[in-house]
Amino acid sequence: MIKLSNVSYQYDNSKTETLKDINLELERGEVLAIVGPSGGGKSTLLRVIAGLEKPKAGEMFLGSECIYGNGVFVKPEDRGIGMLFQDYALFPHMTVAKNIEYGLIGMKSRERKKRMKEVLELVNLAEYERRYPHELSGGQQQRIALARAIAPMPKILLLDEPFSNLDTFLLQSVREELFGIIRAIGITAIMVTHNPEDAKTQADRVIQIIDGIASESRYEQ
Ligand SMILES: Nc1ncnc2c1ncn2[C@@H]1O[C@H](COP(=O)(O)OP(=O)(O)OP(=O)(O)O)[C@@H](O)[C@H]1O
Repeated sequence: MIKLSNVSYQYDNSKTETLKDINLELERGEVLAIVGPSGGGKSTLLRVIAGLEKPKAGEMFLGSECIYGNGVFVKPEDRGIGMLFQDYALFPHMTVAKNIEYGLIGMKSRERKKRMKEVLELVNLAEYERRYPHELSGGQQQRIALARAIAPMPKILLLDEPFSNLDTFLLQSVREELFGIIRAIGITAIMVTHNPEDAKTQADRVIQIIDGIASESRYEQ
């Protein structure tokens, strides 16, 4: 579903490469967790896959389409990638329905509403479409953000530990819920998580990134 070959990345103001020769391959429906110490390059890798940063070298394929390499660079909005990042919060002035429909601008109004209702069912919040984000719990907001990310039917979903604003108790249940929904819809997903133990139990595969180098995780309890 997604393949990265020898992808390297360097920030303009950095003296060294932040990502070094990353090779990664995921099957359709596979869930990958990325763990590793702070500053290792986890978020940067997601940003590179999303197209928010341009690699220095390498090739990237999404399905059979080349999204980077050999002179090709597909723009983020044309990649068919869903994102659930810490800084991609819900729009506070829009209802749940409007937040979800925001990403479905290309659709006809009736189809858009249908899809909005469909994804709300998926995250078990069907009766919340008229609420505003501040009228929801932290966990419910995350489920709505997930609904918004999957509404346009992306080929792959990227999650950058989108739980930083949740307390520890909520964190565990929301994480489990999100993994549950991802499994139920069978979407291919890559998730950065700070909990290696959780990654091990929920994901099909875990890799770690340390100093920009990716390897299969050897984390043991
Ligand atoms: N915009 C930027 N410009 C320059 N350097 C950056 C930029 N963003 C991140 N970095 C640097 O790149 C390295 C990797 O950062 P990244 O955010 O990818 O790490 P991370 O593994 O996701 O860390 P954390 O677990 O703390 O979120 C760090 O040394 C960081 O300081």
